[in-house]
Amino acid sequence: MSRRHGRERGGIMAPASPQIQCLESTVAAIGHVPYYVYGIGRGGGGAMHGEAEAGDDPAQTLRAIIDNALDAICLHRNGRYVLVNPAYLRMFGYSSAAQLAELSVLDTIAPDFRAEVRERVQRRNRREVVEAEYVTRGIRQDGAVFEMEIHANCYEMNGETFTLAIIRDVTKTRQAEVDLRESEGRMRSLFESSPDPAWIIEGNRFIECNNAAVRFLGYSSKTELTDIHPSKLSPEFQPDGQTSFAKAEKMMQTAMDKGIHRFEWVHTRADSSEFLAEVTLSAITLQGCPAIYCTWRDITERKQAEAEMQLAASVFHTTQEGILITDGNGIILSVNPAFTEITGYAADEAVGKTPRLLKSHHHDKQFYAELWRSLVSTGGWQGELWNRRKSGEAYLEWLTISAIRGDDGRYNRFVSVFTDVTELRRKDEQIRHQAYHDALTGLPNRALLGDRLEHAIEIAQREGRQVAVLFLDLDRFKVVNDSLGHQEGDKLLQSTALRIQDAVRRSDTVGRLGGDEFIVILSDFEDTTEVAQVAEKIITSLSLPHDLAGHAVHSSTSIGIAVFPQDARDSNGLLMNADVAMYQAKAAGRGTYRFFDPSMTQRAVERLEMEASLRRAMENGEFQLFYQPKIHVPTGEVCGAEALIRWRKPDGTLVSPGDFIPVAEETGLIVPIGYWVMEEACRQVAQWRQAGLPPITVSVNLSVRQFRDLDLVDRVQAILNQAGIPGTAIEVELTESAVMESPEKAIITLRQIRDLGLRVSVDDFGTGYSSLAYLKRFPISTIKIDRSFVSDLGTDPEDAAIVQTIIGLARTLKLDVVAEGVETDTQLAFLSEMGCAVVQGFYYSRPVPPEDFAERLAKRR
Ligand SMILES: Nc1nc2c(ncn2[C@@H]2O[C@@H]3COP(=O)(O)O[C@H]4[C@@H](O)[C@H](n5cnc6c(=O)[nH]c(N)nc65)O[C@@H]4COP(=O)(O)O[C@H]3[C@H]2O)c(=O)[nH]1
Repeated sequence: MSRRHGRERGGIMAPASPQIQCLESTVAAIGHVPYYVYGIGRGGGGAMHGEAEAGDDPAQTLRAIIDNALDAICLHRNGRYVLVNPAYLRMFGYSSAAQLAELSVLDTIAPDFRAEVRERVQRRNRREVVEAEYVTRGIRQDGAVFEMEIHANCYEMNGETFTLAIIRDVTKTRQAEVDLRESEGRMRSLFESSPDPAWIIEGNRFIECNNAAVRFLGYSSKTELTDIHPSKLSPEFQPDGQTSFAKAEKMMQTAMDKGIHRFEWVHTRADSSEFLAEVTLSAITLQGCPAIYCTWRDITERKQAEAEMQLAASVFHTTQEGILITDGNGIILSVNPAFTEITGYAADEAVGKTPRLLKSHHHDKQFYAELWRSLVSTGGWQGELWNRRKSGEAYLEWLTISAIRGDDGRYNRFVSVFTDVTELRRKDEQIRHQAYHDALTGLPNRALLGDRLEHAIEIAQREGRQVAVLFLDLDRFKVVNDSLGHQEGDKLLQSTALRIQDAVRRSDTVGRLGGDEFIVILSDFEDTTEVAQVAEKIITSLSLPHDLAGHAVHSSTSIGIAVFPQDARDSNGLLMNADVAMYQAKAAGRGTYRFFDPSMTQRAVERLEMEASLRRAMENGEFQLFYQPKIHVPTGEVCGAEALIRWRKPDGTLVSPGDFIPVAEETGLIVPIGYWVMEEACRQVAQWRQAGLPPITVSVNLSVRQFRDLDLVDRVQAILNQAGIPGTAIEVELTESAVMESPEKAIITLRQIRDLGLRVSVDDFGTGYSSLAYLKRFPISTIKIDRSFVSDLGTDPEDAAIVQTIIGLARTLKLDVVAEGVETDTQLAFLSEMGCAVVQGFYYSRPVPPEDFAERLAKRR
């Protein structure tokens, strides 16, 4: 508080101003007061310093007081100035007392308030009021209005009434009061409307509370709440008198000391339920007295959330599951210790990167695209994923990703929780493997064999193919087992398993039924001879000695074979019949195989023998070519020839191609044989040409297998070059079925062949299923009418019609036509009549050795 304020207050508050009294007595003593201080001159004009009479101490004292008074002082008689002090002149903005000479005190009152003040002055003059204290508005010389407090006293001097007014400018004080009131109002409304409960405590009494407190605690009114004993408001207060409030008092004291104090406190509602609140105590001053402003809020939910957060944090840190959290852009924000444990990446190595850090390349783009699609559309994804550890090792994880949306509705967090299931999966697979595999050899066991066989049968049925079951039984296994012991017996079985596997393709199934019985399932073969070959291969492989306990142990196996669909139509039937066949093999002397169908065994044996003989024939040059002339009927001249292979065995017997070409086809030997034929025919043609024989075209048969050979065109070219003859000297004969096997490919190959100059003839025309559409597109030059149609010409009108149609077709397509197998006059006559100009057949000549053919050709010359 300033000194000035204290004086003012003291002045205002004093019931009777001692200065006034002093002034009164002084004035009374000197008798002519107006002239000794600031006289308003009788003669007027200017401030006059009245002469203080020497040695008059009370007057001097009075003058000093009036001079220095901060309050404006004015003595007037019925409104006319008698005396004013400097503070008065300052207050009303006058520079000298003389300016007031002609004025009334009412001129210093704001116009709106003059009437009221005039009334007051008159009442004083009438002595109705002696002393008055009021607030009114003053007006300065410059017109500025201000609020002033006037303390007026009347005095009687020399029969006249004087008024001494002490005036104070209270504009600021009043404004401060107004401000204070407004501020108090605002504070109160803040207090009342605060959503947080609050109350004011003075001493240890709740003197005020707001509506929120009443509402929160469930009371009906403020008074009900403030009147209640504090022990009802918290279990922390005990209703045992002063001591129970010690804790609260301590809290309040702390707030007083520090200004503010925050702590948690259990509250009790009106219905006796309790809740935890966060209490804030603020030290305030209330009307000069220290008090506490107390607010609190229910923190039960916050506490629960904190507890949950704490729990979540501890789960995050302690769980065995790896956790990875990314932002909406997939940038890793945090990982837990289990993540590091599983992946090998420390948190600071992963944070800031993307989960691609772990990518294993086990999955294609489509997998990840599908994962994201599902994640974005459903907000989650779950499944197995291969990732890679920092060490580079791939691992399988069971992953759950949850997408979390932010306030804007967009995904702003992705939480991935995963477990390493690599080991688990390995064990699963191990268990599954054990369930379906033989523990000793690792081969499929009976159960899996059954499954595989049924599956193979299903496919074979659908595709019209065959399935062969080979039932193997080691010969004399018991002897080995008994003599060398079970351990060595086991080794023999393991070695047998490996050798069987080596003897078959990976796509074939090898299994062990138990004991010394093995099964092989074959489904990729064209002919049962191939099955016999596999059986042979296994028998050969198993006949090689096994190294057991330092001994070279010889073993052999017997194999029984049953084929779907001919031997049985289901897996059990096939296994049973293969078993039966196996006993036949054993009975036949062991170390051999038997088909369930004996004719198959016979055929297989013959085929295998034939194959061996053919190979030998190739090596020994036992093949030779015969030539059958093609005759131009109108002239009877030889116009071409067909080269036909013959096999002259070392014993001189001649084997016809019908007996060995099919085996050569099946075994693939037809390819080298075919090229030999081509070479030989070209060589022969070249020789005849050199010998000056008429140049004819020699046709050569091309087998299906050879037609498929990718080197065909190059090799034909090379052979022509080597023989030094033009392509036009050779014609290739292909069966309908060879070209129709893959028509589009055939068109390309045939075009390449034609581009070499060769003619192309379709053999056996009419026996297959040539598409006319293709026939038109094939670059062929000749159609050969099959012998089967020619043979019945003259007897079967249908064949005649067919032949007629083929000839007509050839004419339409502008192709040459050759009829083969012409044996009789009738056939020739028919063909001639129908317009077939070139024929081939026994009627003219059988296929003959080259020398005989050359002779015939020479005759033409
Ligand atoms: N009954 C009778 N038969 C006649 C008559 N005129 C010709 N033949 C026979 O009919 C067959 C014609 O040959 P193909 O239809 O190409 O039928 C050929 C051909 O498909 C195949 N072949 C022959 N040589 C070769 C060759 O070098 N390569 C290939 N891939 N197959 C060949 O063997 C099949 C049989 O050849 P071949 O035994 O030489 O039998 C020849 C021939 O001797 C006749 O008036 N009456």
